[in-house]
Amino acid sequence: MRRDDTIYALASGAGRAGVAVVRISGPDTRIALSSVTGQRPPAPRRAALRNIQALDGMVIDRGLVLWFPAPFSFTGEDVAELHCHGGRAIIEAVLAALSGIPGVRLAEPGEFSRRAVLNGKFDLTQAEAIADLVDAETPAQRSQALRQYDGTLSTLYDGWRSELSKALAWAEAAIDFSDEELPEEVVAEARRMAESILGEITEHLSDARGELVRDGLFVAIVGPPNAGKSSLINALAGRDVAIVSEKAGTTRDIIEVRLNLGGYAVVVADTAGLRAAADDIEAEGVRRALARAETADVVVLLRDGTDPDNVLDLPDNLDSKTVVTVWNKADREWPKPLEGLKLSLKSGAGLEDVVTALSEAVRARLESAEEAPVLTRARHREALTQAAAALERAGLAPELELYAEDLRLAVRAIGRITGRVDVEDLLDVIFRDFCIGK
Ligand SMILES: Nc1nc2c(ncn2[C@@H]2O[C@H](COP(=O)(O)OP(=O)(O)OP(=O)(O)O)[C@@H](O)[C@H]2O)c(=O)[nH]1
Ligand SMILES: [K+]
Ligand SMILES: [Mg+2]
Repeated sequence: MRRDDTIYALASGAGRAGVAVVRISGPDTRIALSSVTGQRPPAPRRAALRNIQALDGMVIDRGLVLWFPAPFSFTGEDVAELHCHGGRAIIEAVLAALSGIPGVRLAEPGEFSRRAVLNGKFDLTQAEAIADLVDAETPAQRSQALRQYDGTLSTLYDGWRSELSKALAWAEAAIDFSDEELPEEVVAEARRMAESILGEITEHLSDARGELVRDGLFVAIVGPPNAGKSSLINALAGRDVAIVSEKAGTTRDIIEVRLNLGGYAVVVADTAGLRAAADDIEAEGVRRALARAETADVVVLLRDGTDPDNVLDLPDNLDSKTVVTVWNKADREWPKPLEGLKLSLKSGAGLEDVVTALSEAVRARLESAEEAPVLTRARHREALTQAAAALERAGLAPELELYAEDLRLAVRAIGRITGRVDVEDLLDVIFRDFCIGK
């Protein structure tokens, strides 16, 4: 991948649309723009209506053209945008025209954002936020990604990094100069600072809400056989994802559906009914059901109101998570009055209340994720875990040289998150998940 090439790509979605945006970036953008319009570029950052033409002069379309001379552009390079009509033949002809210009080639996935990072337009956490913004399926994901794009994580991580760099500088000064020249308090202050940042990082690491918002929270539906668990997942999904039958023990495998629940992304799982299994396959299903209940963030305990004494063998750790108990089959006669949410999946009565209760449970799990900057990705978690380990070692290191070395490792680990170090190595990993045109 050469950095001095001029690149182009369709920046809008593939397929028929009212408008398609083709983005061009790099040193030959001005030439490319003139070639496909037959005119000089318009005034910077002003839309101008132009013919868009093939290299032989044949008019392809008429559309808006924008010219962003470096450095005031998305990538920091010369950039142009062609807004043409979003027809397949038009897009193909425009892309073909651009590919015919020497030094101009189709962009690799994520290459525009990659150049923006290399040109200091934003850091890696912000580049990741662009990918998250494009992928956001729920309002919570969108607003979390937008906060990250605004630099909340950059500020937090860069802050820690610069404080630790300061502590490191003091420790190094104390090593270089003999004790008479540098007061004892300087080292003590450096140690205090590192310790307090270790505390902040540990707290940040213990909060998984950001990752839950981004990746989705796990909801498990568990209960006795025939309680209506598969009927419930079908009702929540609005389609037949699981087999429903009057035969107890129908569901064996875990069946998952991704849903937007009250604005949050969740993965709902239907599971096998909990009972002493009739055969090996059902026993495996029950084992999987219990394992899922154990790892889920929210558990829906679906029970049969016509058979309320059907006792469940539930995992022990359920009291540590949010459990929503729902009594199903309210359309039939129940042997005794029951406390809790009542539902009839046959008539649909009570379903809305169940959805509300579930949304509330999910929101409660993620509450206040809005305010504090939260950890959003495994990549950040890994680097911060390394930083925390290094700081812990530093705290125990009696010798100043060892102490400084661990601080240096912590600084580097945090720097990798925003891209202050080892940038080139990291870029491949991060931008390979991007699509072309971003
Ligand atoms: N009367 C009545 N029947 C229901 C209701 N909900 C589900 N059923 C019936 O109960 C039976 C079992 O429903 P399923 O959804 O398969 O139950 P399940 O909990 O997934 O069962 P297993 O997978 O075998 O554990 C089916 O015959 C459903 O039609 C309800 O609200 N009222
Ligand atoms: K069943
Ligand atoms: Mg089932």
